[in-house]
Amino acid sequence: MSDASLNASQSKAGSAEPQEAGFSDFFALLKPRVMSLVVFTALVGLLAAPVGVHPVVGFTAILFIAIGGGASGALNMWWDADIDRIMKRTKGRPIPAGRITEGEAFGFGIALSGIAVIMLGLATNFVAAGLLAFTIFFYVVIYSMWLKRWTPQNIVIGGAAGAFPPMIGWAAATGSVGIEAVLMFALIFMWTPPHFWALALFMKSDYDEAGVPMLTSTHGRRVTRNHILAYTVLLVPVSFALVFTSIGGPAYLVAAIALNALFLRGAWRIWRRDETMAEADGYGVEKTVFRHSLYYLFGLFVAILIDATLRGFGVWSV
Ligand code: HEM
Ligand SMILES: CC(C)=CCC/C(C)=C/CC/C(C)=C/COP(=O)(O)OP(=O)(O)O
Repeated sequence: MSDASLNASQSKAGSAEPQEAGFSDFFALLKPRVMSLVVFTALVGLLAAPVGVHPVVGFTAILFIAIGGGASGALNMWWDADIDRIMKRTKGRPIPAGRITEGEAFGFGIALSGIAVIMLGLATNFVAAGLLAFTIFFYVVIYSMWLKRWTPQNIVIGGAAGAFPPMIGWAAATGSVGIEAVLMFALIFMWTPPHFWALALFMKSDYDEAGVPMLTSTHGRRVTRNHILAYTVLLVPVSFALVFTSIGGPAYLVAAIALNALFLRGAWRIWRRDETMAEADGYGVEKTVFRHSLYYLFGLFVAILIDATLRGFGVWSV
C-alpha cells in the first residue's frame, strides 16, 4: 500500500495522527489550475461588457468570483473524497492524502462561498451575486451530489456550472444578462462535453474503478468517440453566433475560424480511431485533443478581449 493510501485509510479510521495541513493544501482545495480558466472567462465577460467598470470594482469582482469558484472546488473535494481516494489522478489530493480532514474542507468551502457571494453582492450587484451563489449550488449539489454518480449525462447537464462565470462577469459590470452573456454561456456549455470526454477516453480505468458512470464506462469508448464528434460539430455554430453580437469582432472571427478548424480536425481524428490504434500510440491523439480543448476556449476568450480592447481604443467599431 502506498504512503498516500495508507494515510488515507488510517485517517478515515481515525487511528492515525492527522498530518499538518499547510497553506498549499488549502490552496489545492481550490482546484487552482482548472479555476484559472474559469476565472479568465469571468474576467473577459466583465471587460467585454459595454459599460466602464472602475478598476477597483472590477478587481474586487474577479477576486470574489475566483474565491467562489475555488470554494465550490473545495466543497466538491469534500463530497467526492471517497471517489478521489480511488482514482490515480486524484488520490494525492489533500483529503485522500490525509493532510486535510473532510470537516476542514467542508468548513473552508462553506465559509469562502458565503464570503464570496456577500462580497460580490456588496462590490457589484445582487444579480452577479445571485448567479455566483447559483453556480456554486449547481456545481456542488446538482453536479457533484446528484448527476455525477447517477447518469452518463452528468457532465452534459453539469457543464452548465462551468459555463456561468462569463455571465457572472458580465452581470457584475452591467447588473443584467444580455444575449452576449447567454452566448458565452452556450459556448462553454457546448465545449465542456468534448473537453471532458477527450480526457475520459484516456482516463477510463479511473472512472471504471471508482464506479462513476462516465460515458466511457457506461457506453464504452466507441460511443464516446461518436459523442465527441457530434458535440464538436454542434459547438461550431454556437461559437460563430458570437460574431454577430456586439462583442464579436475581427479578432474573434479569425480565432473562431482557426480554432474551430483545429478542434474539428481533432474530433474527426478521435472519431476515426479504434482502440487498437489508440493503444498503439498511448492515446496520444486523445491527449492532444484534450490539450487543444483548453487552447480553444482560452483562445476564443483572448480574442473577445482583443476585440474589446481595440474597440475601446477606437481601432474598430464592429
Ligand atoms: C462538468 C464540467 C467539467 C468537467 C467534468 C471537467 C473535467 C476535467 C478534468 C477531470 C480535468 C483533469 C485534470 C484535473 O483534475 O485538474 C480537467 C482539466 C481542466 N479543465 Fe475541465 N472540466 C469541466 C469543465 C471545465 C471548465 C468549465 C473549464 C474552464 C472554463 C475547465 C478547465 C480545465 C482546465 C484549465 C484543465 C487543466 C488543468 C491542468 O492543467 O491540470 N474545465 N477538467
Ligand atoms: C464561479 C464558479 C462557482 C465556478 C465553478 C466552475 C466549475 C463548476 C467548473 C467545473 C470544473 C471542473 C473541474 C469540473 C470537474 O469535474 P469533477 O469535479 O468531476 O472533477 P474531478 O474528478 O477532478 O474532481
